[in-house]
Amino acid sequence: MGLLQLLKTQFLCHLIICYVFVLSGLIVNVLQLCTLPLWFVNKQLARRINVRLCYCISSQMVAVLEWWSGSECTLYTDPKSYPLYGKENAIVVLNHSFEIDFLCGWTFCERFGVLGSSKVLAKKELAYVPVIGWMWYFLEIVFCKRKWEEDRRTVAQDLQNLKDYPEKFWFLLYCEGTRFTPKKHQISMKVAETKGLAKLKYHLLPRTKGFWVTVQNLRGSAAAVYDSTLNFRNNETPTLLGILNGKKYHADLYVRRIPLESIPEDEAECAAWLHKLYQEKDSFQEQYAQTGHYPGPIMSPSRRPWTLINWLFWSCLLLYPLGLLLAQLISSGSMLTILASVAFCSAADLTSQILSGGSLDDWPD
Ligand SMILES: CC/C=C\C/C=C\C/C=C\C/C=C\C/C=C\C/C=C\CCC(=O)SCCNC(=O)CCNC(=O)[C@H](O)C(C)(C)COP(=O)(O)OP(=O)(O)OC[C@H]1O[C@@H](n2cnc3c(N)ncnc32)[C@H](O)[C@@H]1OP(=O)(O)O
Ligand SMILES: CCCCCCCCCCCCCCCC(=O)OC[C@@H](O)COP(=O)(O)O
Repeated sequence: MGLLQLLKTQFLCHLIICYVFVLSGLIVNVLQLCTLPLWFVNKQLARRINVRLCYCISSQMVAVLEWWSGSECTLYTDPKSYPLYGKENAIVVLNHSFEIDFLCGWTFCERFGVLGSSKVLAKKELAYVPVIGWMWYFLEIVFCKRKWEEDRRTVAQDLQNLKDYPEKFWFLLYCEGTRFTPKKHQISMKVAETKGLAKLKYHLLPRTKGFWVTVQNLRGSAAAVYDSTLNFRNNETPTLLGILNGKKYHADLYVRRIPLESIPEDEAECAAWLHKLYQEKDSFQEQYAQTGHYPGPIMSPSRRPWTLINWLFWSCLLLYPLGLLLAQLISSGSMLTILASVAFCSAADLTSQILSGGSLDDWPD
């Protein structure tokens, strides 16, 4: 292991990265709060400002993936569809099998210029996560309680609100509704069996209601569904902690652009269409498992410097006062200050372990 690689595994480095992320995130959250009065005067301007503020936060995580860990993301797609990515609103349907699949999604958002504005149908619990959840509130992220009776009205309304959104966005849908585990797979295949549906090997049975309500309410504002299938080379199961430790992964993403007009309007037909789509996605994963690549040519966009520039900006801004504070601490020798610093470091350590240890999925529903 080289010196730089060893440095990347050090807790102190992780502490510094998390300190910059959390503090800059909280500053951005406060700035977002300040845009509230503007909503009543000029809503579109307030939205545009929030898109840029959100970029400041999410691009830090993308920078850790792209520049710190040096991970690579390869895109397999049709060259005719490629020029449209980032130029139109789209609904992205992605498999949910990895802890960092959202981060790879964000990386493609960044490379196609829609990172600040992109959205997801997320579980309600995530709205309470400091920094990310609070940022999402101002980004008009659509939250669901995963109780259809309650969600059908709120999700439809929130999607309708996006009709006049002033920036291009991708709306991510994890139709499986939860991350793949062998146990969840077993249960969902029992449901497939009772419903007379074909079994899937690499996916959970998709939940169709969220997809149908999204397609119906974004008709006219989204142009297409981007059917996206993600996997990692060498059978890796990447984690956020791995990324933070500087481990390099290689993601492969296969994207098919499907015009929204070709998706049935009727709920039952739309559900059947989605089940068929997941059977196709399953066959792509099978091909990947057998051959190590997806169908279609490689059209990879390369990383841009903006995530690194944003990260360096916040690091310089926030590490300078931290350095001053530490110098003061050492020169003062006060017991109280030293104890407070140790408490701060322990809290930061705990936060970083919770956030990067993949335990977000285990938060109570
Ligand atoms: C060019 C590059 C292209 C792409 C780049 C890729 C991506 C970039 C894009 C954007 C990035 C933006 C942001 C990303 C950032 C972060 C994301 C992070 C986290 C978010 C993750 C989540 O929170 S996932 C969880 C929340 N989301 C969902 O659940 C969505 C899917 N769910 C639904 O759609 C549901 O239908 C629902 C939530 C709307 C309602 O749920 P509910 O349970 O109430 O109803 P259902 O209809 O689903 O359930 C009842 C029916 O389901 C049957 N059933 C029962 N058990 C099961 C089972 N185990 N599996 C399947 N089905 C089951 C049951 O029988 C009922 O069936 P009926 O026939 O009777 O209806
Ligand atoms: C810059 C470095 C930053 C360091 C670490 C910060 C970590 C912040 C991570 C916030 C990302 C939020 C996305 C969480 C993904 C997630 O939680 O998905 C939930 C789904 O699976 C479904 O969950 P469930 O069905 O309940 O198991």
